[in-house]
Amino acid sequence: METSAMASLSASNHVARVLSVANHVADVDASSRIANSWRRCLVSHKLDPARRGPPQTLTEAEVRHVAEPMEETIRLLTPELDDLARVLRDAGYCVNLADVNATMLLSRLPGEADTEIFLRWKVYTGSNFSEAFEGTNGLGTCLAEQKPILVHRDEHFREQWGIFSCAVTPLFDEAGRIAGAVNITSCRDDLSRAAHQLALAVTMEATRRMEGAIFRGHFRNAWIATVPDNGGSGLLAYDDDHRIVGACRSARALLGLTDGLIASGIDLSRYIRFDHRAARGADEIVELRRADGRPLGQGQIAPPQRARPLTQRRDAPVDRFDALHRLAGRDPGLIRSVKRLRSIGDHNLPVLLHGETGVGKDVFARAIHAASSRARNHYVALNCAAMPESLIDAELFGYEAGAFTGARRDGSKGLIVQADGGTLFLDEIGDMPIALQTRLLRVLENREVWPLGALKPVPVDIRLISATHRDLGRLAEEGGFRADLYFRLRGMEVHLPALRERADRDDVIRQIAREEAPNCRLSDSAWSQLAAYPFPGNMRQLRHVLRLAGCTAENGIIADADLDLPPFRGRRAEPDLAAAERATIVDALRKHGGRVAEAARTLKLSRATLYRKIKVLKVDTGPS
Ligand SMILES: Nc1ncnc2c1ncn2[C@@H]1O[C@H](COP(=O)(O)OP(=O)(O)OP(=O)(O)O)[C@@H](O)[C@H]1O
Repeated sequence: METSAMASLSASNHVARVLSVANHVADVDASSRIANSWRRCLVSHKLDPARRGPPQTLTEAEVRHVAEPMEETIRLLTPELDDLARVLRDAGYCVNLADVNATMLLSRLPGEADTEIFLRWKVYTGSNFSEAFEGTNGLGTCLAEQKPILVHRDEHFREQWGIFSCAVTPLFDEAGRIAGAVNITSCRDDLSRAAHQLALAVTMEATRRMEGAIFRGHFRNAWIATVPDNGGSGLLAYDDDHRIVGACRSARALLGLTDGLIASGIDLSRYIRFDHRAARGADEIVELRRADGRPLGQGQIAPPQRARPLTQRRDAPVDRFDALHRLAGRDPGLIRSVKRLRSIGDHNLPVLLHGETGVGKDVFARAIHAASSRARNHYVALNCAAMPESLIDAELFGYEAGAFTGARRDGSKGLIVQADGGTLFLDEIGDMPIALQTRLLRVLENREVWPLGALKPVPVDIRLISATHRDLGRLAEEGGFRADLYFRLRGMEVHLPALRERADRDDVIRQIAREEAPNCRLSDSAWSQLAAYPFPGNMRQLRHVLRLAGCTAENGIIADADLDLPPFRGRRAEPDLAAAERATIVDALRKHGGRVAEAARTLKLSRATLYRKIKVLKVDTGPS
């Protein structure tokens, strides 16, 4: 038989086998994971095993853009990746690091003899091997299942990838979140499955060391305890006050730690105990015990990589930017914004936050304050939409004793002076009356404030962070906002995406579920409902929905019926947004028998904000 005819016969055999296994007709020679993946490719991704063609490949500039959020991770793990490539080079392996979407970000090709074939098939930096495009393959399937996997030759879904064998391990970041995968691929046809299995074990070990490097790099200013765990080890980071500030994936699983517990600064002794005096030197070995005294084995304690002891306040995070990084999660746009904020450093640049209601503008502003050298001074917030014009004036600029009828006898300093040395946060700045905009502009330009009735100005040094849900640029163009103030406010503009727009929205849902309903798990269909709902009220609404679900769930399982998701049509349509917000408020008022103060507490709004929203949205507060 001609070679090409033999090739096409073997191709059609492969396709027939994939189809029969995927369609449950036969189950020969395919591990259940491979068979399940073939089914996913056929049923969910609607792929054709016979289709040929190269993978989708990004340009160099696109790779740089995609790799940007992982820059620090890549820097920390490159030495280990290079070592792995050296060890596997003679066996003809190409070694790659990919991001969570299965795009190769870093490739180490083997010797010349094998390299040509990788180049021909575009198995290199920039190529995407997600299961949804390329079918069952090491990278895509490992990331789909978040488990190490070996995909040997004809176990690939698409016949054309049958010349390769890949072994891939997921890579988890310092918070136990999936960050990408480490892939090794060989095109040698004399490579046995057993030899390949061995190479997978080597890769898993190297990936564990990479995760260790990422963890140690991230928590370089904390103490790090290595805790024995089923032949492996888990890592825990804690501060000088013995409060846990981080835990890797296996330490979380071993000790039952969650993001919420870690964020609350829980004490190390609630999980492990050891003699802290014996652990003051570098990499000391200590005997570890659980909180109830049961032995845990030997652990190792590494001190912080800093020149002198921490002199931080009890409530200060190890890295000043930790809170901002946590808020940014894995959303590339937010990660870029936090990076820019880091590069601005302590320059007193005003920041304008833009985003829908409930996306976390206030929380983000507080985190910017905490990350600045002003953190020890006041953070003062004012919601401009929640106050009548006359009160904003007095609240912001202050007044002298007896400046007007009804003024306090000893006058008022005003919020701007209170924020001296710290940060002033002006929420809903778009609602600030024009006359006050002029006064605010003068404060920013002259760095002094004239309280009402004062004879001389008071010098002030504030950092201004303002926030709005409106398009302030357009408002300024249309004359509804002073253009000069607008440009003054937006030293740097940060867009906080709506929850439905966040690239890491599933992570956010999981994290908030852990915090709001810590003893519950979501049923599959409840999860699907949450994942599909557009959340017009964003983080705030998600928190309330999950808090309520945590209370009504039976047997620790949140079912569909526990999710209070009012119908919401349209994505950004303002009237629908208002309708959904209105529904949330009506609901909260109903639950609290119309008591505004209690409803405001549940909705995490100030009473004034809730009153304003009730007025604007025309909510009926009368007896129902
Ligand atoms: N990244 C986040 N992860 C988890 N929860 C968050 C996050 N950001 C905000 N939240 C929660 O969402 C709620 C609303 O946050 P915040 O008040 O800062 O929103 P906002 O944008 O200022 O809202 P509004 O515009 O209505 O004043 C708070 O309960 C906050 O804890």
